[in-house]
Amino acid sequence: MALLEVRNISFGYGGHSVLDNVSFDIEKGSLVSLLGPNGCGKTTLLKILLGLLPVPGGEILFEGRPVASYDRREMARRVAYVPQIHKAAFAYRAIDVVLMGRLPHKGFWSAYHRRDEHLALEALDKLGIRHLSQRPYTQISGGERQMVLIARALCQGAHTFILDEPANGLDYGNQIRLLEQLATLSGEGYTFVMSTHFPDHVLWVANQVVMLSDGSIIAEGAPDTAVTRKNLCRLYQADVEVWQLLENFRICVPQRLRNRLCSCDMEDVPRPVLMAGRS
Ligand SMILES: Nc1ncnc2c1ncn2[C@@H]1O[C@H](COP(=O)(O)OP(=O)(O)OP(=O)(O)O)[C@@H](O)[C@H]1O
Repeated sequence: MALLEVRNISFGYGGHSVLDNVSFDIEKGSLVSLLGPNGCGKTTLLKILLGLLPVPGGEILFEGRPVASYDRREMARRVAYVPQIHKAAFAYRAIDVVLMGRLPHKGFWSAYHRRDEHLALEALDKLGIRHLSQRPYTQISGGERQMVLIARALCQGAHTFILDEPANGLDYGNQIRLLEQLATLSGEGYTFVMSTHFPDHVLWVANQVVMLSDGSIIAEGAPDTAVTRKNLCRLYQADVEVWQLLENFRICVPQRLRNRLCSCDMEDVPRPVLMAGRS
């Protein structure tokens, strides 16, 4: 049995159809990326996975049970959600925001314990942001807030994470650290479903990709076979080759940019291996 089973989901806002008969499975320990252009329905699909939007037809099963049958607290102990945009009304310290991840484990009046604080600090350490712990959440940058929210998701103790464009707003180093952390945790059995605008990130760390265009899945499965020049062109109307640099390391190369550079002296640049027959 798959951890998450998405069966024939269609959804629209008012009369505007967004998702059309979407189906796929997610196994425990997978790192799944949703890839698709702006407005194709990634956030909508993530909210549906969480049971936040009711679907008229189809079914979402989490651990074999309909998502709609879980109450909020029960779901929050299993699944952590990091939304795309998060505004804070109060100047909580970053550590307090991370500690909020422990709320699904607490009774209404119970206070945080030392163990909760230990878990919060551990989450900040994992992401290399302990130095932010005492800073007011309203006074840190957007990327720093994003990291704090991911730390809160870790602190929540859930084993499944739904992340809406987690790398957005992160500097290059933090993007790499975040991807490393997600890959490590997925190797330990944690499951991640995240939307992204970076096909390279999918090639580097994901083991499953769902490519969405106009509300339908145009390709799904291992990034190795799904993230191809043809499919990237269908998604983005851009000509992007997929180059294999090392045994298992691929990158996207936008052709128009490459052509501009190739008119310069590029003799010293080693020629990578093109993905035979698939790029
Ligand atoms: N609350 C809403 N009411 C009406 N339409 C909405 C609502 N939320 C999203 N939409 C529309 O649904 C479509 C899908 O939006 P969604 O946010 O799921 O796309 P996305 O793939 O996450 O986009 P992006 O990559 O830009 O974040 C868009 O056309 C959007 O305008």
